[in-house]
Amino acid sequence: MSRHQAVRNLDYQNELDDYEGYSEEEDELSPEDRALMEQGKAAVREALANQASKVTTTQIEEALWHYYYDVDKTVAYLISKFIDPPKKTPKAVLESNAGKKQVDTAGKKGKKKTDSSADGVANGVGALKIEDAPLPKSKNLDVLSEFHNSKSKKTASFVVVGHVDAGKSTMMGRLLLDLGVVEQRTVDKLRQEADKIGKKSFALAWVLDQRTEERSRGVTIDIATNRFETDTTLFTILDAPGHQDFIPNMIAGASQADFAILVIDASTGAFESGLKGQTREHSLLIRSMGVSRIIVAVNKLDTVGWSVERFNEIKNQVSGFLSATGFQAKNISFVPLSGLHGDNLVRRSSDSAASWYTGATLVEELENSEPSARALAKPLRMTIAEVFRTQQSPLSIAGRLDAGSLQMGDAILVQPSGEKAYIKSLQVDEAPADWAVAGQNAALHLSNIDPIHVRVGDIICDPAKPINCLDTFTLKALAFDFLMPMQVDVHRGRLHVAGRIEVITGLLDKVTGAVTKKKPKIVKPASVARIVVKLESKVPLEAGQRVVLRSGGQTVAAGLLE
Ligand SMILES: Nc1nc2c(ncn2[C@@H]2O[C@H](COP(=O)(O)OP(=O)(O)OP(=O)(O)O)[C@@H](O)[C@H]2O)c(=O)[nH]1
Repeated sequence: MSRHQAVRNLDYQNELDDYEGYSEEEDELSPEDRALMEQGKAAVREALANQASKVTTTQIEEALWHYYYDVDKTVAYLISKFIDPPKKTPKAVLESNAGKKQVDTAGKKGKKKTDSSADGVANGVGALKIEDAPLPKSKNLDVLSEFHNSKSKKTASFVVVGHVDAGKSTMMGRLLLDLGVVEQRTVDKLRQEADKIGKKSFALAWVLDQRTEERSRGVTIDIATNRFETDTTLFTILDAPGHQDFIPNMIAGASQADFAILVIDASTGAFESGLKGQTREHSLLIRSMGVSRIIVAVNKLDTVGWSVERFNEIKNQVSGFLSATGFQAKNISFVPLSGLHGDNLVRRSSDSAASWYTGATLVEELENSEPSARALAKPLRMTIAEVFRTQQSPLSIAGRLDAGSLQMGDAILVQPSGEKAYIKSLQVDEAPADWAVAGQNAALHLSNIDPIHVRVGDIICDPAKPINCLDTFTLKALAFDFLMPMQVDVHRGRLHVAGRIEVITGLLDKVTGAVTKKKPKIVKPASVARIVVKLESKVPLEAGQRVVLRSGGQTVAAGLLE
């Protein structure tokens, strides 16, 4: 396993322990950074002339690190802090180290600053606390105004779901090919490779897989997704494997999606077995995760001679169960297509047998879909989807901002560890940026934090308005199966934690939410109940979040935290 892959998989502590690439030696600067540091130190000492003895080497190094070796900024900072400090000492500059944990400000992967604190105390100056440390490159932007004034395209994420082999990957591969994101020769090469192992028909599906592979080897900051843009919108495709074993991945994908494409295999017998399989569960799950807009791609119509009767039969049945699942008719669209041949995907089908369809193509339906409202003015919440290292930082994270905004230089809080960090730099949709807002996918390059405190599924928030960590919560849950006091796995996006339904406080009326029965012993499938769940550990959770409860590999309920 490459180092990069290993860091990307830092889901669990034991994996971190296994990660042999992470060692104290790595706290050392790279040779290039070391050279910059030495040059910077000499220049700073020269600039401070005979005042330099008032500042410790560690303080100079820390400041140089924070200002990216910018000597002028470093000198200005050192003068204001140590040589010509303000009369009133800011509360956080001096910190007695008597028994207190020192906060590392060197940005070198959280190396314990025993040397620097000793240094600081000897000089009567305590180590810098994060609140007071210089903000690297902070521009103090009014992010919401910047966002409203920006001419950037609308962004939207969608999850692709459906039964195994319904043709999800082939469809997305074809989409990327027809939109020019992937070149024809790449597909031709994949087709040759696929042919060698007798899987020629999977060439287009491999487009997605190959791209994911590439990402996991490189340093790209993606969240295991693919992107494409149309004239109006920048789209992110969230992959969702059809197989039952991967439902937790699907929950994670759906939790970041504005809308969903449900792929149905129209070929004889396949639609019917799909209905018995994952089609229903996926639809119920995505609706429970808050996705309200769904585009049904009735795929493989080439295999049934573009039969309009078959399309209508599927449309009627699927509309029925989607309505029963809670999707409003106005939010459901159907597109007859062939992912393999690219009919009605980006371009209209040229097959005369398909001429009965004059509606929108899949891409047109996507463009007509309005992304969910962004919680721009709410406190910052970003769920970490990936943890990795890049050239910019030994610790980078990626994910979608669920709420609020952030900018370069901000201090952030990671929950549940409660550790703070700085945003050294960031990228939005793979391009360097100064800020990011709710709904965007961002990669943040962090300093001042040890990777040990950061895991996939954790939440990034504003230290002034943190999300709390809970081990007990009340859920208004829709039961998919029988519920009673029992062990469950609680899934929220990429986070999952073991827990137990402790108490069922009442059955609720589905429409009004009024209690119809107090303390029932059991909840029947399709009923709504208020339940109290106790977790094995504290995790960041708050009212309004959606969670899914699973037991024995099956989804048993989903609901909203109260
Ligand atoms: N005839 C025909 N075959 C298709 C079409 N779309 C996909 N297929 C075939 O269906 C098979 C499965 O396609 P995939 O794209 O791998 O299906 P999937 O839904 O991504 O599968 P999982 O990821 O395993 O759930 C492949 O052999 C494809 O070539 C289509 O529109 N027409």
